[in-house]
This record gives sequence, C-alpha cells and structure tokens, in this order.
Amino acid sequence: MEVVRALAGDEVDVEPKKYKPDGQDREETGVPRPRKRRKVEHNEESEGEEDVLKLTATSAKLASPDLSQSPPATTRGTPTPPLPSTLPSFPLPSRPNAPARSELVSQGLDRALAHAQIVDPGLSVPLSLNDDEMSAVGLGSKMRSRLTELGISELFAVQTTLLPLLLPSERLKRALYLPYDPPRDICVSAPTGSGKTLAYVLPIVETLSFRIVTRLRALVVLPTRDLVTQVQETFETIGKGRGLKIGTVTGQHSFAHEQAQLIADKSTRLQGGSSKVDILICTPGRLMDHLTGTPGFSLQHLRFLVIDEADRLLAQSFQDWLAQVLAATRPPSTLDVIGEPEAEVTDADVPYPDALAPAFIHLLRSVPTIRTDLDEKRETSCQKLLFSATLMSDPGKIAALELRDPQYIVVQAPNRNTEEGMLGVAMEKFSMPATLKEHMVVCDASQKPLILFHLVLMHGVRNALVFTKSTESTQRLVRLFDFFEKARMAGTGAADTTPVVVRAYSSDLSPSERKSILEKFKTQKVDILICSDLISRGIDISHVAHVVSYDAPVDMRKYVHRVGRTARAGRTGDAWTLVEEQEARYFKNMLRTADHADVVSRVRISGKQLASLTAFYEAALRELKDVYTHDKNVGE
Ligand SMILES: Nc1ncnc2c1ncn2[C@@H]1O[C@H](COP(=O)(O)OP(=O)(O)OP(=O)(O)O)[C@@H](O)[C@H]1O
Repeated sequence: MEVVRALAGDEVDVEPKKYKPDGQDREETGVPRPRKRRKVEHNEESEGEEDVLKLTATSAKLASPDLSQSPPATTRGTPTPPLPSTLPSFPLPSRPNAPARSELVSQGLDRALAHAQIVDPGLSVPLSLNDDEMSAVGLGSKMRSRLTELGISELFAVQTTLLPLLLPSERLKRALYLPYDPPRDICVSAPTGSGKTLAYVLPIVETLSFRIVTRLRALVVLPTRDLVTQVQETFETIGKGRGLKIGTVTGQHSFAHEQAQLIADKSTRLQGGSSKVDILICTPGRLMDHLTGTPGFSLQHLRFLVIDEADRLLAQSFQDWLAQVLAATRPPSTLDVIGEPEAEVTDADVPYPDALAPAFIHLLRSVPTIRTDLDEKRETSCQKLLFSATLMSDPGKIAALELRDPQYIVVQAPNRNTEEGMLGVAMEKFSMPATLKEHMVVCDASQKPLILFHLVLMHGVRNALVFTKSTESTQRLVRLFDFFEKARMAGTGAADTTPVVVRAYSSDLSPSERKSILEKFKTQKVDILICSDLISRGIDISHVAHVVSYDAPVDMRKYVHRVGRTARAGRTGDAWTLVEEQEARYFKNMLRTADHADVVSRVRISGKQLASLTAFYEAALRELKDVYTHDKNVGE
C-alpha cells in the first residue's frame, strides 16, 4: 500500500535507514519517524537526493519477498495493521560509481576537438610592428593603415591566431583555389565581444582584394537580419577602397530586388553562374530561396563559407539549409558527367572565360571527358569557418558539417581544473570576458519591478539592455516603467531630475522602427532598451554598460549571449539576473553545472531599501491597471 501511495506522490514515511542490517526497525524502538519529505522541501541541495532515496526504498520494498505477506490493502477508515516487527535484511544492489562526466565526454569526444588549440585571451599583437615583424601575422600594410585609421591599434587573441591560418600566402595570392590541396576547415570558440567578426572579415577582404573578376567567393550566414546588417557594415568599413562588392539577402527587400542586386545575367544559362557580388551576407531562409529560385546564382566559386553563431544556426533546419548549401559548393562527380548522354553544345552552355570554378571544369562539354590521375582529387576549395561564443560539440551536428580536417581554436583563460580547453567547450563550460562582473538578486516575483527600479536609481543602471521572456512582458514593463517615472517626477518635484528614458526593442516592431530605436540607444537618447532575446546574440553596441536579465535565462547558452552584450572588446560591464525564489534552485544548478557559480555574486536588497520607491510603484501599477482595463473594454 505504501508503495502505491509513494508512486502516487503521497507523503510516505520511507527511509532506507529503516532497513537496518541487524533487522531492527525504528518502529521497534518506538521513536516516531520524522516527516522526511517536508524537511527536504526546504533543503535546496538535497531534493534530487531525496527522490533517489524514495525510489531506492520503494524498489527495495518491491524486491522484498516478505512483502507478499504484508497485510492486504485496507479500505478507508480501517486502521492499517502495524508492519511486522522485523523485516528481513538484504544487501542493496551494488552499482559501480558513474564515470565522471568529463571522462564520458573525453571517451566520445571528437578527435579534432580533443586536439584543439587553446589560446590565451590576453594574447595580442600591436599593429605598430614593422613589416618584417608583422610578416608572421600576414596582414598587408594597406590593411594595417586602414585599421589604424579606424582606431584599432592591436589585434586581439582570436585575430592574432586566425590571421596566419587564413591569410593568403604568396602562393595563394596567385591561386585562390587549391583543388589538389584544399584548405582545412576551422572552428572557433571565443568569448562574446572578443573580436570574432574581424577575425574572419580581415582575411576575407585581404584575400579577395587580389581578385579581378567578380565571383561569389565568400558567403557569410548569420541567424538574424540585424546581425547581417552589422556584419555588412564591418565588411564595408574594412574593405573600403578595395573594390570588393558586398551584398546582403535577408528578405527585407522583395525577391526580385534582391535578384537584381545579386545576378548580372539571369537570362543566359551560364554554367559558371553570374554574380554581381564578391561577398554575400545572408540569413539561411533567404539563401535557400535564391539557391532554388534565382537562375545564375551559384556557390561553385565559394572560397569561404562562414557560419557565425554556428550553434544557433545549426539548430535551425530551414529546409535543411546546410545540406543544400554544402551540396551547392561541391562539384558533381566526373562519372556523373561522363554518364550523361551527349547533348548538342550550344553557345549558352559555354561559360565565359574564368566562369567555371576549377573544381567544376569537367562540366565543360568542349573539354574531352577522359579520366586521368589528375581527376581523382578534385575537391572544392571552399573553406568552412565556424564561430560562436558557445560552439557546439554535438557529434551529430558536427558530422552534418562535413568538416575537412578541422582545426579547433578555443580562446579561453587557462582553467584551474582538469576540464579545461576543449573539454570545457564539450561540456558547455563557456568562457566569459574577464572584464565582466556578474550578479544575481533572488526575490519574490512580485518584487521584480521594484528591484529593477532600485538597480536603475541606486546602482546607476543606464546604457542598459533589459531582457524579458516575451514581447508581451517587454511591452508591459516599458509601460510600467514610464508610469513609474511619471509618478517619481511628480512625487519628488525635483525640477532638475530628468526621467530615465526606456524603450521596447522587440520583434513586433518594423525593421525601420527597430533601426531608429537602436540608433537612439547608441546615441544615448534612450537610456534603457527592454527587449526579448532577439538581440541577445552577436549585437555589438559598444557603450552597453549593464545587462539585466529581468526574466532569468533558461539555459547557459542564453545566459552567455545575453551577458555578453556588455564587457565587449576589453571594456568593463555588469550583468544582473533577477531570479524568482522558485527558480533559484534551477538557476544555481545551471551555473554550477557550467562551473560558473563562484563567479556570480549574490546581491541582497532588503525591503527597507525599496521602501522609498514603493509609493511610486503603486501609483504606476494603478495606472497600468487602468490602461489594461481600458484596452480590454475597447477590445470588447
Ligand atoms: N583588434 C581590435 N581592437 C579594438 N576593437 C576591436 C578589435 N577587434 C574587434 N574590436 C571591436 O570589439 C567589438 C566586439 O567584436 P565582435 O562583435 O566581433 O565580437 P564577437 O566576438 O563576435 O562577439 P559575439 O560573440 O557577442 O558576437 C566590436 O565593437 C569590434 O569593433
């Protein structure tokens, strides 16, 4: 009966200690057993343990042959006869200790990941070095002058490491494609704000600047339109005066408009495609549309395929975008071509000089299709570059990328424990910027607005991004904040205090509205942006000094990307997370699993500290209620 009640979730006083090896039972001693479960509910650390205890006891009872002799189930009101005074002792099943998670990971860890190059985030190279000294990095003098013009005086760790791997050697300057010795793919995990964008923009611009004919040679895929715009601006700024044509496709403009920007000649069937851009930056959905619906759009010339925010993009299926993109970069096999029936060759089939990528030359019908040894290792020279602050190590996802001899680069401070470097990446223990300070405030859900007002007014939280869980809560919080400021202005009567300006930044705004709000925030006409996770990844606004997670993030990746909107490029920044009391255990566990609990300091804010704000808050709540009642009545 107790077993049934335990499974049904009733409180049952079961404790494994009851089954003493000497066969003695607590009931025997007459000492009442404590109500174990209630006690455990107040103990955050051991709740999981208690479930295990209960199950162990339950399964132990199920396994006990003597239970068959227990009294039959009784009806309601009938007193349950006491358990037999002694229960047989039996050994608990012994199980080997579970292997450490790190051990499990290392056993199945991708070999390339296990040999990752760990880079110290403090590594940098000043741009003031002379040509000889700079030759190790490989950046030309023209590019160095451009960077100096832009106020960049040194290369960050991720850039210092990547540039020598990606910049064209003298040999590559003459031959961009190396179908018989294709380049290795590269996966980079580096903290937020560590300069990953320039780590690929610089070598791409430097490499492609030597090309004379325009072909689509670099494709950068990003998860959002805002990021596409940001990366486009970086390419344009860095590539100024280099004659490179940079395009974007995101679906923000009509399909026909995008086609006109992309393709020079749609009507002639050209085997080599016809591109008006050297570099294309896009979101995956729209890229698919062009791949399937734009004549003359070809990826055969791709030399670089960049997947930025790789873990997020690989989690998106979008008509299986990755498989289709990879297929479009690969030449069809020679056999396929030989096997085709000879068709009459027309002028339209013959590409312009330089139009077919070297790996695709066998498609040219006027070239005799005789197989030679040279045909055997004809591979695309497209090099995949993956970036994220939270790079995934999921073997399935990695396999889908068809990486060629991948090289992993992990920018991460040397860790104190053994699970460092690539294991840290595999176990999702991501590295944070060293200049970031992290705090958490555990509070009652109803106090969250007051805590936020307190942070803004007492801790100088301005130039801040505040993350909520949904567009609806964003709207509500912005209204409440406005009413609070109105009440505060009226209440304090201080003419010289200016209200804090708060705006929503959410997915229900049009692109132009979003652009305008972001601009006001950047020029500090808006103090605080309240937003959803729309801009939690990649967005680079240098003056963000604080990030507040008004609603706590649900996983570590989200946490890393949110807090990473501040403390970028070596600047300082503060991240605050408001954690509701019932979420505290989960949140702390999340931090602990990521080895991050020690870094986040707990801030305690007492009711007394909030007292001076309560009257304004209550006034704001009343106004908010009126607005919602009015909106509801209008709606009816
Ligand atoms: N060498 C450098 N010197 C000075 N500033 C730099 C340098 N490299 C990059 N930055 C600046 O650092 C900021 C952050 O760079 P970036 O946006 O590339 O970071 P990220 O690593 O991609 O971050 P996230 O993971 O959040 O996308 C940008 O404003 C960029 O202009």
